[in-house]
Amino acid sequence: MSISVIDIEPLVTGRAPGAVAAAIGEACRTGGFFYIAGHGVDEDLQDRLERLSREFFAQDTATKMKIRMRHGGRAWRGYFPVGGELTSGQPDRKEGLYFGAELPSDDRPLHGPNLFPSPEFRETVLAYLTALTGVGHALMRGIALSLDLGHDYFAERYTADPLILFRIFNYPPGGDEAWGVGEHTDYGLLTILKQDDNGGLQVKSQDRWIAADPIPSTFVCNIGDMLDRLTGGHYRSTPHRVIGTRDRDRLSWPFFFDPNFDADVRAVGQRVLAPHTRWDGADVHDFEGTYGDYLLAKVSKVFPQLNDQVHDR
Ligand SMILES: O=C(O)CCC(=O)C(=O)O
Ligand SMILES: [Fe+2]
Repeated sequence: MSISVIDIEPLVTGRAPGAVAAAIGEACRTGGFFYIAGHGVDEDLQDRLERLSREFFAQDTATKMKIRMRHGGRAWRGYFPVGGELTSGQPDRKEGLYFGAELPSDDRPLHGPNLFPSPEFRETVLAYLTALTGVGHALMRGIALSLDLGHDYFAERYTADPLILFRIFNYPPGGDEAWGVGEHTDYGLLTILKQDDNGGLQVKSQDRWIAADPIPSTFVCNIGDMLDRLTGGHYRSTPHRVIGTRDRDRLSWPFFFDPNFDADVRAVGQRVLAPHTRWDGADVHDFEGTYGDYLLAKVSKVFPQLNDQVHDR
């Protein structure tokens, strides 16, 4: 499998998006991963984000811990140090910053104000979230068209108020033990990933691992569990992992475009494919509840120490 590069400009502008939608549909049916070009996200904004991120991680741990996730409480925001996050029960060799849509304090878990290291950081992250939210909506229009649905099918039902999560990860050099993130799928609809020039992301296709190396001016886009569920398994959430670097930091900026928190995500009426054995043995179709329920169950596995804060109320 090779991972295609799709120019999504016609989807962003809304002019003649049919051919792009078909290309996205093909990529979703075959691999579940593709690169997007023509997304219109400002390069200067991206450079600023990269510079600020590197400056943040270069600080000593005590300084970074000033905005640690404990201070973000149930909003699930802030800094976590290396080893603070688990994938498939194993600690990842990475540190990171968690953000989401900037909201006033809110009773719902995963909603609320962000913890920003500086005003410039705040302005840059919020501009990036706005830009990427627009890209997410454009991609969902393309995905709707690729399924012979109206372009606003998802916007009307599931993404009027999408749950936006954004992370900045730093994978410090690991010497011989260059481990990054274990095999997993993402939870929501779409992940739009910016990565630095290190490489290390790998996608599983027919039991083989394929490198999704960075291509300048593009993002990597992949399908999450909710799109798998919506399409009855026709667009499958594809397992991926990250191999860490040996001798320098690797930074990545995954942006997660997910359904409304209270959405009851249902298959769009296509035949549901026979369940397949997933990396975690789960079945995304065998679940009752809102997207928020699904996500909170996952989150408590990734950050067991946040369990109390998420569930004790
Ligand atoms: O760091 C990366 O390149 C990907 C991270 C990832 O897969 C995730 O956060 O879900
Ligand atoms: Fe992922």
